[in-house]
Amino acid sequence: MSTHILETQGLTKVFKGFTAVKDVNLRVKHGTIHALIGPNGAGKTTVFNLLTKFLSPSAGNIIYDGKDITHRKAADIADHGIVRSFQISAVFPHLSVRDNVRVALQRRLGYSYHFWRSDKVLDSLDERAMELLDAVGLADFADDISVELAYGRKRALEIATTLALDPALMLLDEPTQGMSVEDVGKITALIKQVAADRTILMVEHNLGVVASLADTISVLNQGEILAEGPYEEVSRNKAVREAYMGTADA
Ligand SMILES: Nc1ncnc2c1ncn2[C@@H]1O[C@H](COP(=O)(O)OP(=O)(O)OP(=O)(O)O)[C@@H](O)[C@H]1O
Repeated sequence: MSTHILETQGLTKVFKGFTAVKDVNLRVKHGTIHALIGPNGAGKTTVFNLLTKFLSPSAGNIIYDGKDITHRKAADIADHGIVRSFQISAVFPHLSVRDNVRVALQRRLGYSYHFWRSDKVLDSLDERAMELLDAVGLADFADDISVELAYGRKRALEIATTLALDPALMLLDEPTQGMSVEDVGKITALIKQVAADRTILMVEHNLGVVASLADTISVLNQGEILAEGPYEEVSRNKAVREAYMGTADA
């Protein structure tokens, strides 16, 4: 097994002459929490879209677990253990909390298109669904309709449906965005907990969250990696402070 679960080599994306991601060499170590930060428009979402195949790179390679996956299709990527939360695992708003997790579990088992088929099959997944809901603090809300959950709980449910796919590499897209201070604390603790046996790559604007969670931080600015390392190191970096125009002082 290589030290890095994910590596990009010279990853580049050009949109009609505009280079949004330029020669990015990202190295994400197995079993770590790695954060991708940077000012608005730095290229973070584009990097995520390249990693999950929503976009094709203009140049460069993506290596996952030692294999070149640059030309794999989006659906393939999830089967190989890379799951992006809040997208592939989107929650069905009118299903109950428990049913959402059951559908995700079935997807993992490969018969997602037959989920209406038999109550017995559904029941067999119940135990695992409840374990996952318990893990994200939603056991008491299992029978609630998902759309009616409070915002922080919806995001916890999204994490549960992502975990149901048992990803080796979990990509989290701004997991605390729009949350109350209390929910930010809860989601931070939850991410720490689920990171125990997997690797997490996250885009996150909240530097407090990044500081408390990330083992390694890559700072993107104008499509390029400006600095990389642990929070203490990166937050002292002059170029990083300048790129954030003071917000890195926070
Ligand atoms: N499909 C596209 N066509 C043209 N330009 C694009 C496209 N997608 C992104 N861009 C440009 O690429 C740059 C990087 O955008 P991206 O969304 O990756 O940044 P970001 O770091 O995720 O920003 P934010 O923090 O605001 O979400 C921006 O200047 C954006 O306008």
